[in-house]
Amino acid sequence: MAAEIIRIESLRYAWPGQPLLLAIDEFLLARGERLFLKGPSGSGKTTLLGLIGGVNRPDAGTVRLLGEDLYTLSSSRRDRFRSDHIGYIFQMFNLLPYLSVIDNVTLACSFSPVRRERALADHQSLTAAARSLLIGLGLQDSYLQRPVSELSVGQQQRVAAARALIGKPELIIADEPTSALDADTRQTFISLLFDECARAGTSLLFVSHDASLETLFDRSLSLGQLNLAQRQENA
Ligand SMILES: Nc1ncnc2c1ncn2[C@@H]1O[C@H](COP(=O)(O)OP(=O)(O)OP(=O)(O)O)[C@@H](O)[C@H]1O
Repeated sequence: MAAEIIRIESLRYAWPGQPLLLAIDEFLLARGERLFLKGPSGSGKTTLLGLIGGVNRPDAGTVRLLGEDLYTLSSSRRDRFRSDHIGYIFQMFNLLPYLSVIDNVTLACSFSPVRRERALADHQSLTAAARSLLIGLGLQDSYLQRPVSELSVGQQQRVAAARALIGKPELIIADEPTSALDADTRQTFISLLFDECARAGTSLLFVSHDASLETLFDRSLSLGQLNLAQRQENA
């Protein structure tokens, strides 16, 4: 098994008809590492996350997740691999508003038998696994059967985190997950997220503009430092 969760080598990527956006010679994310990735708007952070998740195809070079080059897999195996090994937390949560809190969380296991089995190895049911995460993330029992549309923004973000964490994926990718939260809720959310990642041995790739969070992480990286295309542009 690969020593690192993500290994990028000699990556080159441009959107069709546009100049070179990303040129990354090497990037590694270790198991269990919590990395803060920053960069100005339009610098290519979300594009890079798409390359890591096998949504965008590199023009050159390789992106390996757990040692696997996603673009050597068929598109259905690639989708499965992504669901098995990555949990996503988005800026706008992407929850299903009419489903209950618990159902939003357990839904992640419908797309991944691997995560379903892992959740059931530790708990008697998927509902119990979801409940344990939600309580760990600070959501009270009385909210768990309600439709998520009845929750506050901060509460919805905890549901999104529980959905990403259920079944212990090796990697959580979080794209601006705290931008809708106020400063206090943000710090609490991050510290609860860290606790749950540590418990599951999950690595965290956290993209944000919010420099106040940077020092909380094991490592902080600016995409400009990493990206040769941007360095050449700025030279
Ligand atoms: N689907 C797409 N098709 C074509 N160009 C795109 C597409 N998505 C992004 N781009 C372009 O790629 C560049 C980088 O965009 P990207 O969303 O990766 O930046 P970002 O750093 O995540 O920005 P932000 O912080 O504002 O979310 C931008 O110039 C954008 O216009």
